[in-house]
Amino acid sequence: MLVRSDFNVPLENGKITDPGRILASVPTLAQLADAGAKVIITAHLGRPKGEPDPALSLAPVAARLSAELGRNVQLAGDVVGSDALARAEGLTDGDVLLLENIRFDPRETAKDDAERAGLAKALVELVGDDGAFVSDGFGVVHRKQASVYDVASLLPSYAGDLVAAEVEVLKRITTDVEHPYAVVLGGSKVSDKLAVIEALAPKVDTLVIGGGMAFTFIKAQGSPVGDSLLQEDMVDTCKELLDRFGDVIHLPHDIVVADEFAADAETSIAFTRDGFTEGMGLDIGPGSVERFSAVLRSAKTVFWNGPMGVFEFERFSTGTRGVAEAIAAATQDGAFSVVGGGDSAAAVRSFGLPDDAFSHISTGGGASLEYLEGKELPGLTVLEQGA
Ligand SMILES: Nc1ncnc2c1ncn2[C@@H]1O[C@H](COP(=O)(O)OP(=O)(O)O)[C@@H](O)[C@H]1O
Ligand SMILES: O=C(OP(=O)(O)O)[C@H](O)COP(=O)(O)O
Repeated sequence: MLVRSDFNVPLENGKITDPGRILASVPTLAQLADAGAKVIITAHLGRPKGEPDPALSLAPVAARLSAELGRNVQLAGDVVGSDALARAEGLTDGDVLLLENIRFDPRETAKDDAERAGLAKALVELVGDDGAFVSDGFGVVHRKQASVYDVASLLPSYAGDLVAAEVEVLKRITTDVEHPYAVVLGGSKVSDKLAVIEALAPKVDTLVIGGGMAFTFIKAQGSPVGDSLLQEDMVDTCKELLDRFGDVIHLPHDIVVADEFAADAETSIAFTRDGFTEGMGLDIGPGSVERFSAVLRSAKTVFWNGPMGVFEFERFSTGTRGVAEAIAAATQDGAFSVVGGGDSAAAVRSFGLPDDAFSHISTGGGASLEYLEGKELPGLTVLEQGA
């Protein structure tokens, strides 16, 4: 049995800081292993752009997974090389083998169909022609990649419990949504998230924008943003979005500006209307936390993706914490709330908020956004076709 999981977890010096995605993957994996399947797992660590970091081995994940499953999870030293092959051949019923970081193989993310198909074929050889594919890495179902998409056309393919549960929740917030409906977007993957604004703005009552992505909007309003995260080629798109949806879009009106990207940076508060020419914005300001919290507390449906600042540094975590607490308060008052994304989930857990403070914590940020956008998710479509 070939299983695609998403173990793209935050790591600090090789230590897992938030095992959320590992824990979410355990039920499907345990079920398969307990049923006596030989389980071969593919997964990645690291972002899609840039060279994969050779240090990003799945070793810490294999260790944590062994502990959670209560059975030895072997880690192959390669993806589909001689070690993976030898280990796959040696599997007996109920054994679990994790292949090394699938993104070490450049064919995983290749644009060229034939290249991806080559890797998919090699994966199928590991499980055998009579194997099956269980897609359970919800966080990657929006990626048209060899281990997510191409393998599904070569084997009988099924959605795992995690993927099925995530889709169920997303269905609920795309049909018969209770208003006021607030969407909160932040984080750093600016280009991933601009399209969703276009799709969601007409459907929501409030669209709160913070985090790194806010600066492209602030620049579009004409204010300088110093060395903040900025996607220059999207400034015109942001201008257009503000013209069309300015009535629902809420941008931070103040910003915490740091003199460097560091935990102990010197900080000051800048008003968005004035902007700033030096330093970088690493969190939303205190006034914005208050305004955003007020609007979120009265929402009946909330979808949140992406932290409001560099929450990994305590000094820049106030905005994200404030938004998390406001959404938790709304949930307590009966709102249906969904928090999406590896980093956003890690953030709420780092604040000590229990998982049940929200209606659902999704393991996929980009994937859930694209679902809400109404986009076709290749990793889901291929299951519907191939199952
Ligand atoms: N103002 C900012 N400048 C730079 N990075 C930021 C800023 N605000 C948030 N971030 C970073 O964004 C990252 C998360 O972004 P993203 O991956 O888009 O979110 P998610 O994983 O929740 O979908 C975090 O590592 C956080 O430090
Ligand atoms: O971390 C992930 O997505 P997310 O940050 O959108 O939740 C997934 O593992 C997908 O990773 P990718 O964006 O490197 O393809």
